[in-house]
Amino acid sequence: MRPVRAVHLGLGAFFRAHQAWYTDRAPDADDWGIAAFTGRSATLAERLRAQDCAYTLVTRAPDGPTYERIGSLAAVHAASEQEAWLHHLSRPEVAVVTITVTEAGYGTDPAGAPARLVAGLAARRAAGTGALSLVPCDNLPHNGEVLRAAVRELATEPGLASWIDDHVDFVTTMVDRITPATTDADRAEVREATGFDDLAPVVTEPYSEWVLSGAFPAGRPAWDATFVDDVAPYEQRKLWLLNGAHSLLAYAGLLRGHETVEQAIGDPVLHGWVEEWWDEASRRLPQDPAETRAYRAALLERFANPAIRHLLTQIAMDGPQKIPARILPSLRAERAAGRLPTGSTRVLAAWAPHHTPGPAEVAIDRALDLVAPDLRDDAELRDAAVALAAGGFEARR
Ligand SMILES: NC(=O)c1ccc[n+]([C@@H]2O[C@H](COP(=O)([O-])OP(=O)(O)OC[C@H]3O[C@@H](n4cnc5c(N)ncnc54)[C@H](O)[C@@H]3O)[C@@H](O)[C@H]2O)c1
Ligand SMILES: O=P(O)(O)OC[C@@H](O)[C@@H](O)[C@H](O)[C@H](O)CO
Repeated sequence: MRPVRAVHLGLGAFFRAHQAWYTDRAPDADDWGIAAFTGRSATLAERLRAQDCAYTLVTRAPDGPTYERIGSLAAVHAASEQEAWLHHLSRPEVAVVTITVTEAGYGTDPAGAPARLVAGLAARRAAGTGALSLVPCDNLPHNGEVLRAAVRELATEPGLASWIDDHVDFVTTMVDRITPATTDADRAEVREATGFDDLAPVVTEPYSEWVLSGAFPAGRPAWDATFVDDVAPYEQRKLWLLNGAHSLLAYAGLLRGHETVEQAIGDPVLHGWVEEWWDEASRRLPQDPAETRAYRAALLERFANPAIRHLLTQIAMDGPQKIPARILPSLRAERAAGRLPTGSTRVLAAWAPHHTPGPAEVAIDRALDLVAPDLRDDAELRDAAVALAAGGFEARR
């Protein structure tokens, strides 16, 4: 087993397709084992432990899959294994903690990631151990700063907040690799193709991107990623164009009777709405327009990958956490410029009845109260959203 020098919180599908894969293919991979903790349920830890932490990554290109055995996990633990958590975070060899706990996992409740990190950091300080980098890898804008604020708020033990200021490096990241939840059919395919009866394979697409901004005072694996001073331009492009379109396809696609991203983007009406949303969001992107056009074309190919079965119901979860990052910056900017933006209003109108079934007026008012109370008195916007919600998503024939 490789020595544990990294810890992960939120052992799920995406971590295994992304950060664990980057670590496994780094030139110094043999020096960097990961101790991974689940966020809640123990199932994945039990399954991986039964197979010495190794698992299969299936990369599905439109012309066929490849199978890789990933060996970067050195230990796996359930969320409940608090002693192991405190032990790993206290060790001087441990230099980085990556985190994937969904957008909803950054709250300051006792079960959230920040509370667990604070407990670990207090143990690290008590052990006299030094610097550490925390690397949030969830689809949240300014994820490093969001994590820093939550951790500092919870660090009430005397002296801990200033120790954190001196020793903890909060890294901001943009992460990208479409990774649906693993199914029984995926497990059967891996067994058939590799002869390994893998209890925990994971399926992903060929495309992968990781952009990070951090100091890494205690070191890090030699990840083949992009290191920059400012992640914001990458983050905006990805959250607005990829994730924003995903949300539109999820909510409007479900209303139109589709099940997967591939089916939804194949619906010409939905494709048109995605382009309309992209035209609107692209106006505020800092990239060169030709670069944005190429990014959009690549996204269309990724969404249409027939080998990736990405369920719209999975993307539709946690709307109140996702809509503000993906859609509202564009909606607010357009309203401030005096325009009524159909692209972003349509996403709001598609999400509202998903969250609050019933009359369109009630759904839209509730949606605005929840994610954009500042726009609640914008009658023109409200009326437009109500009209779209009431009549704009007729079912497929
Ligand atoms: N799957 C993708 O395509 C993808 C791509 C880019 C980024 N991401 C990011 O990764 C996140 C996880 O995706 P996944 O595919 O691994 O999902 P997953 O369901 O396989 O794993 C989620 C992990 O987060 C934990 N978790 C969930 N809610 C939590 C909470 N409130 N507190 C603590 N832990 C919690 C779960 O226990 C689990 O370990 C996404 O929400 C997103 O922010 C995913
Ligand atoms: O993972 P979530 O739940 O934040 O969002 C669902 C998808 O939009 C997302 O997972 C994308 O597939 C991913 O962000 C691609 O990199």
